[in-house]
Amino acid sequence: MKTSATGGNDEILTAAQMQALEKQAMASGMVTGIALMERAGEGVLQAISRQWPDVLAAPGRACILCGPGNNGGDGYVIARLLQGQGWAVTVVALGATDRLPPDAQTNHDRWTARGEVMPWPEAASAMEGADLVIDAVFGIGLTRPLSPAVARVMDQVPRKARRVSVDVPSGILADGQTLTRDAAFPAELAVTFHCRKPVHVALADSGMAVAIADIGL
Ligand SMILES: NC(=O)C1=CN([C@@H]2O[C@H](COP(=O)(O)OP(=O)(O)OC[C@H]3O[C@@H](n4cnc5c(N)ncnc54)[C@H](O)[C@@H]3O)[C@@H](O)[C@H]2O)[C@H](O)CC1
Ligand SMILES: [K+]
Repeated sequence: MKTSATGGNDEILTAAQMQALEKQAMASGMVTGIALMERAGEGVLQAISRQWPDVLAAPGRACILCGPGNNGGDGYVIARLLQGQGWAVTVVALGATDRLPPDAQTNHDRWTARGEVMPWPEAASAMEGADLVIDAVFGIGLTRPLSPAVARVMDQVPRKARRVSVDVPSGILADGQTLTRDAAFPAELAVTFHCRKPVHVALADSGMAVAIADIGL
């Protein structure tokens, strides 16, 4: 699985097109959602290593912010993978964690067999001292502006940590061409899947690093 600045894939798909592509791949039996999610989690870590070769070279402390959908599911995969590499991992969940989408629930449950999940109000303290903060709150399923409770945490992300967004920086619409960056996760790197969405072109133009992880679609 390759990750690179363009991932060798210069296509640009909207969120709806991406969701249709994923649905078609799963319906055809070519791949399962849980396999896609695992590849997504692996792809994020590979992209981090490409962007900052030293960051994952030795274990550190990571805080993973997990949302209520499959973007959060990717976050639970990343938590498990990082812990498996010796990292001290803290996971913070936004919303209930007993009615996630199936693939996210599976990965949540796999994580809770080996680690804690903190409630959202503890996000700021959970991020203190982290070397790496992963934003797995919202991806292409964001449909409305962040609530104040979520936006507040975006402002509290420690700027000395490496800051990585899964798929799309939470708070920014995947199809947005204009960046309303007021309340969004302060990502240094966004790792998207299969190909860029319209927002990634604007993010790259604004100076953010954007990587594409191939998830075999
Ligand atoms: N489909 C797959 O198998 C894969 C998906 N990938 C990852 O999944 C996300 C897309 O997941 P989805 O569940 O569709 O959406 P999100 O997780 O982005 O969030 C949706 C969730 O959040 C609610 N919501 C939307 N806006 C808000 C808001 N402002 N405040 C509160 N809640 C909000 C919405 O109702 C949903 O419940 C994609 O980005 C990938 O990261 C895998 O990577 C590949 C396989
Ligand atoms: K995200």
